[in-house]
Amino acid sequence: MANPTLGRVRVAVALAWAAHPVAAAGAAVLGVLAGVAPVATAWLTKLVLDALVQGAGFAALAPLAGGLALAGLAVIVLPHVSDYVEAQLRRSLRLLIYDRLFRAVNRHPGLSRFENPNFHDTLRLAYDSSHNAPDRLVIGALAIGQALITLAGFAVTLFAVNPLMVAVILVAALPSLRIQLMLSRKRAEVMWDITPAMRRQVFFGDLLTRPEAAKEVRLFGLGDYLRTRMLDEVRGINQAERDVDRRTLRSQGVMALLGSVVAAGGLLWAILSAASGGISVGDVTVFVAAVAGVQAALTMIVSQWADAHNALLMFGHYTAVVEAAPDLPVPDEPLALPALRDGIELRDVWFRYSEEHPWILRGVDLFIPSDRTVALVGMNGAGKSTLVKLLCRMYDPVRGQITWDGVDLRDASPDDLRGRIGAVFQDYMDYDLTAAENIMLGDLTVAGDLGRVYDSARQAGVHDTLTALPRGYDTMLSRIFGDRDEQAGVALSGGQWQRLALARAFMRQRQDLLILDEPSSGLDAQAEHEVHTSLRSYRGDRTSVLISHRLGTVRDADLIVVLSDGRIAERGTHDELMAAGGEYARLFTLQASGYESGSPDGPGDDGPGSGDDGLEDRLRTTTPSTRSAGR
Ligand SMILES: Nc1ncnc2c1ncn2[C@@H]1O[C@H](COP(=O)(O)OP(=O)(O)OP(=O)(O)O)[C@@H](O)[C@H]1O
Repeated sequence: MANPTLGRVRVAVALAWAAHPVAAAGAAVLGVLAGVAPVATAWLTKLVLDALVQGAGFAALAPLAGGLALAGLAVIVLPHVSDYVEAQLRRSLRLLIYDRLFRAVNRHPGLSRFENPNFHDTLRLAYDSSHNAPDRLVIGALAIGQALITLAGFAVTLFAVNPLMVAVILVAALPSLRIQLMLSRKRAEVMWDITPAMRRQVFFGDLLTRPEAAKEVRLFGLGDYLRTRMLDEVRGINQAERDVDRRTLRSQGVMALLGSVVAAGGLLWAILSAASGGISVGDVTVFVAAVAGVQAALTMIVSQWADAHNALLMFGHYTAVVEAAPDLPVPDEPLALPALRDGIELRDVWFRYSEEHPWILRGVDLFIPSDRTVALVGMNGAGKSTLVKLLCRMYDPVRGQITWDGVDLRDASPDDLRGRIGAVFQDYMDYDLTAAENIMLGDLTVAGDLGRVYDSARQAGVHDTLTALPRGYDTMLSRIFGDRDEQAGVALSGGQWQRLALARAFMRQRQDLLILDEPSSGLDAQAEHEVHTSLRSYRGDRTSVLISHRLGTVRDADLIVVLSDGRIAERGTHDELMAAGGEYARLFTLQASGYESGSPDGPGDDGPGSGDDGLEDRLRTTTPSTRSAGR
């Protein structure tokens, strides 16, 4: 079996090479030079001193002094050049890694990964570690290479003076390596453990600053509560980090003590040997430099090794994201999805979000004929939005199948399928972009076609609103971003945002299936009427699936399907369902009576006269004009 550590090293080195070959090669060469320079300095110092003691002349000393000056220059200049080249490499790596990471994220055609906390933890660590893990690894490897060269040079020097000392220093360094590796593993584990807390900390911090949340935070007085929750998370994170830091301090203290004892012993031996004439004064200087050099090189190797080891463990999260299989199986040779001619069929479809969750759809059989409108109605949580998510193949049914003119959606490419669908979801997005961009996103293949953008906005009844904005369609629709040279962006109302979402869906003019999940829930009565008239003409003879709790807006659908408890409880046209006198008829009558009677009791489930009589009395006596105006 392939070694995962080696595999990650290969991936990281290949990434560095792909990101910036010149900077990667330059960093390697500079690393070698920086490794050689201190050894050369020490040797040249010894040679100069010995030559001086032996009374050598200018001709012998000049090249040595020149070499020493050059080596000294290299020791001073090389780190700065290395810093520059490594920063260059790091920037190129960051760009490449983000590109690969987010390409990998985009490769998941479904939603399940994005609803999985483990995926978010991995993604967060992949994101954080990809900032620095590969360059920590590559630069760590270079630093180790450089230190190994220094080590080898000094070890040879030291060996010439005192072979035993080499053995003592090397053996003393072994426990340090082991402890550092153990600490790096511990640090990686702690990072994984505290990631959920870090995400929650960001979440609470966001709530305290996001304009969408600011209203409720102020109204309910949540500021201190959220701040305390955020600080609790930070305290937990600090505690975990402090524990590792303490362990590190204890272990490194012991190791540093051991190193000092070894160095002091060596120094004592060198002084005594020189005093008794066993070694020269030059030998003493080179010995002292070599002991310090070997110890520094070993410390560098051990700490860089541990850091690279930790970077490798963290980099595992990046490789996990980049190498993850798509969350839904995508066929190698997908079947073509032709323009819808016959219809979409759900055959005995069962679905639950995971094995721990309850069944949401329990054996749904439904045919959505082409060129017809099917309305889905039912109580909150009945499974209507889930069903449309399956139609878009955001998930696969756990049992049963969904076919498009006989082709199982699993055998088609999700991109093909979505290219044939236009949708407005209940939880549509508000993008902090310009008004034009908010609409263009509906069909990027015609992104430059402003005429299409204006037409879509007209159909959604939002064109006049957008042209009246300070910069028309170029106005930034955001409360947190603005143009550099102007004030903050403009905020739209909820209903205006909803019309914008509709305009986005209208950008796709040739789609075969139109899905509208509560498309007018945020609109005023007049706007709702206009939008539904516009939708009716837009739907024309398109295949549409319409979800709405306002049953008046679905009564002209070709087929109305009532979902209840994950099953289809009733189906038929409005007239058929009303005649059947079932759940649909009950809900429709309830809503209609609420509008007709003008009575506050009308829409309530418990019928007339129910509820808090005292409250009713108070409302009647204190706000009569508001209530009648509200009808
Ligand atoms: N991502 C999810 N993970 C787990 N459960 C979910 C998820 N999304 C929805 N559910 C659950 O599935 C059930 C059906 O939800 P769904 O949104 O499909 O209902 P709905 O009929 O559209 O309701 P509403 O009328 O309120 O919009 C609910 O009980 C909900 O809690």
